[in-house]
Formats: sequence, structure tokens, C-alpha cells
Amino acid sequence: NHNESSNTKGLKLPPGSMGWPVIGDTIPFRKEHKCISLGDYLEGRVQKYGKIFRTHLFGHPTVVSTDAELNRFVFMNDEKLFEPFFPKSVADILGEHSMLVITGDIHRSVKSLASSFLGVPRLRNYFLKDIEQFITEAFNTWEDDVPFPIKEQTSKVTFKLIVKNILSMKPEDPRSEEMWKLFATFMKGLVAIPIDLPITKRGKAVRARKRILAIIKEMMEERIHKKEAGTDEIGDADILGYCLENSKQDAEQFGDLMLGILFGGHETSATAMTMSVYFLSDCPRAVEQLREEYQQIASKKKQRGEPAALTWEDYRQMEFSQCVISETLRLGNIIKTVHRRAKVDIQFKGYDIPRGWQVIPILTASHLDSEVYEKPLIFNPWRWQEALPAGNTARLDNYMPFGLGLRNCAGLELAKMEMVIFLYHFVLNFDWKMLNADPPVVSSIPEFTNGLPITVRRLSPVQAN
Ligand code: HEM
Repeated sequence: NHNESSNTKGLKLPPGSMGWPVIGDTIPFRKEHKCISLGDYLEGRVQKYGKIFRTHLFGHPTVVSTDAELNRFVFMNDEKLFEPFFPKSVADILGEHSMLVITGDIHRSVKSLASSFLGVPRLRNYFLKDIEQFITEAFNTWEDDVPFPIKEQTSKVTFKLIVKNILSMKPEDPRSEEMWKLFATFMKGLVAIPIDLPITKRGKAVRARKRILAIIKEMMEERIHKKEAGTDEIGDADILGYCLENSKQDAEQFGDLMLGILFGGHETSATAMTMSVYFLSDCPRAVEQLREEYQQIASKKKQRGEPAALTWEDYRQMEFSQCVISETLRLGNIIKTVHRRAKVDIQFKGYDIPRGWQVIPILTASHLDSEVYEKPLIFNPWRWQEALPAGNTARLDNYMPFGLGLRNCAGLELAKMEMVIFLYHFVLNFDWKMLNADPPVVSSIPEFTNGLPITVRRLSPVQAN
């Protein structure tokens, strides 16, 4: 067989078929489908072959896993048995120093830098204030009953937040607008390519990447210069300053790290916020309960004579919000797959996964599995309030929207906080309506074709009682 090298003889590979020469099943695998489903391709394969099957994707023999245990096994054995593996075209655009690509000690040290930069002390002292500011600035531009796509707004908020916190780039800096456009081009190139062909979108994305890195380098040099002159007022408040003080990364490595944080932290959390609006629009009972939670917090603050700005302690009290977010991430599946390769020959559940084979865990699968979640296609934030029956941890064990283990999401606490702060201001200040059904579709990351158009009506401010 063209796709299976002779060294797989005698092995018990997972069942499957390798599809067309070279491209294999890449096209049906990447075909857009309704976000709240596995899509026809995966559903068909799972029905035919079971939860673990073999195929050929992006030019490589591949094991696709919709099996939560194998997915967890992959995450828990990252580095030891598995390593990141992207289609070459994607790896080229991400950059050779990208956090998603690097391994071993280098990954560990960059990860610890990113995690401490995105850890609780900074969320509390910097990010919380900034998120509130950018969200309320955006909300102030909204007019009653004038339709607009909410995704565009969440996207601007998360972009401003990241750009400010990695580079201290001011919104009025002309390079900020340029970065916004460059980044959109970069993203299109990244998600558009199913196989490694030098097509236009990719060429544009490669050029966008170069220009973004040039801007980052320029800003890095400006900062070093200011530090030497003693005129730097930012210090380690952004990741640029933080890295200059805490690590010895060169411009190239630093550029890829920042691009990675931009890439990891911008569209994902904007999509997640938009997704919460989408689900809540059809769940008025949850909106009511959120509103109660927020009104209580707002009026207590007022009674205590505190400023309206939220504190970390306020945020930590928003318990039902956390349920809404867990449910949004479960059903919304912002990241459908991760990309790995077997470093050694591996056996799992009686199957052989040969060294060098690509392994693609489908994170969506367990999230929509009726054996794990009762009525999995229903948005039910209350399921996260119910105590688990003794000994039954399936609901938690099989929940992995942020990945797990060594390579888990460095920004997960930030992402959750962004979502909650957004909901606080959105639900407290507005009634809204979705205009026409714009259900999210997914090929790599969920998209709302029309950006989820809504109209809003501003509510009167909360009174302390
Ligand atoms: C709802 C929003 C988000 C979701 C669902 C999400 C999901 C994920 C997942 C599944 C991974 C693991 C990738 C893998 O195993 O290969 C990951 C990694 C990562 N994420 Fe997120 N993410 C979100 C938001 C963010 C934010 C806000 C940031 C930063 C500002 C961020 C930064 C990162 C970074 C740097 C990595 C790489 C970690 C590593 O390689 O060790 N993410 N994310």
C-alpha cells in the first residue's frame, strides 16, 4: 500500500483506510461542519472503525483518536512518547521557536516564563483592570437597536489586551492598527491550508509573519535603548519587559514567543466569549441567574462604598459564571484537535502506533459523548453544579478544553477571567437579541459566518438596595 511503509508489517494497526495517495483524507477531515458535532467525516469513521482509527492526513500516516483515554494518554506522555507535529506549512508560519513547536528543556523554560507571566498575581494586578477597561470602552460605542456582529467586538477586545500586555503598544500607535491587519492575514494563512502547497494565502501569511516579527524587533530595540537611557517606565509590566529582565532570549526567539501568545490568546478567547453569547441567547434562565449573581456583587460593592471596578475577590465570587464558562467550553469546543507524532513505537488498547506516525487527538469527542455527559448536545451550565456520584469522575476526567499536562494551555486562567469579566458587564448592562441564526461552524477553529449579529438595549444602572 502506498501509504503504509513496509515496517508496519506484522503490527496490529488501528482499523481504517488510508484514503487517496498523498492527500489521504485531508480534505474530508478539514471539511467545515457544525461546531456542535463531530462532523460527517469523523462520525462516519467512528461508526465504521471505532473510536481509534488510522488514515492519512497532511501527507502522513495518522492515528486519529476520538477516544478520551487515548487523548489523555497522549497528553500525559508528552515529551516521553509524543512530540508536537504540525503540517510543515503550519510549522513554518508558527516559527521554529514557537511554543507549540519547541520541546524539551527549551519548551520547559519558555513555558515557565509564559505561565508566570500569565499567572494569578498578574491577572489580579494587570489583566483584570485592562480587560475591564477594553470591554467597557467597546460597550460604550454600542447603540440601542443597531445591529452589529459581536465577534468583531470581542476580537478587538482580546487583541488590544494581548498587544498591550505583551508589548505595551498603545492603541493610538499606528503600528497597532497595522498589527491587527497583519495578524488577520497571518491567521488566514494558518488555518486555510490543508496540505503543504505554496498557495497565495500562505505566501501572504509568511510575509505578514515577517512584518510582525520586524515590528516586535523594533519595539524590543526601542525598549533596550530606553532601559539604557534610564527612561523606561514600563519595566516588567509587559512580557517584553518581563523577558528582557528574566530571560536571555534573542529577538528571533522572543518574536516567536510573542506571536505564539498572540496566536494562542486572541482568537481563542474572542471566540469563546462570542460562543457564550450564542448559547446564553437561547437559555434565558441562565442569563437570569447570572444577572442575579452580578447584581448582588455590584450592589454589595456599592453598599461598602467601593469603586465599581471589579477586584480579584469579586471575580472569585462569581460561581455560577464558572459553570457557564465550563459549559460553553465543553459544548463550544474552541480547540478541536491537537497535533502530535509518536516518538517511539507505542501500544495502546491492543493497537500498535508506529514510531513517526502522526497522532491527532480530537478533544471534541469526549465533550459530546452521551456516555460522559447526560444530553450532551444541550447547553446546561447547571450540570457543573451537581455533585458527582461517588467514584464517578468521568465528567471531569474527560473534560480537556485546555489540553492537559506539560503542554496544557498557558493562558487558561486568563481565558476564563476574560470570559467572566465580559459576561459580567454584558449581562449586567444589556438585554440582547440574536438577529438570525448564525450557528458556529468549524474546520479548525469555530467561526460565526456573520460574526454573530445581535442588537442590544442598555439596561438602567443597578441600584444598591
Ligand atoms: C478559551 C480560550 C482558550 C482555549 C480553549 C485554549 C486551548 C489551548 C489548548 C487546547 C492548548 C494545548 C495545545 C497542545 O496541547 O498542543 C493551548 C496551548 C496554549 N495556549 Fe491556550 N487556549 C485558550 C486561550 C489562551 C490564552 C488567552 C492564551 C494566552 C494569552 C493562551 C496561550 C497558550 C499557549 C502559550 C499555549 C502553548 C502551551 C505549551 O506549548 O506548553 N491560550 N491552549
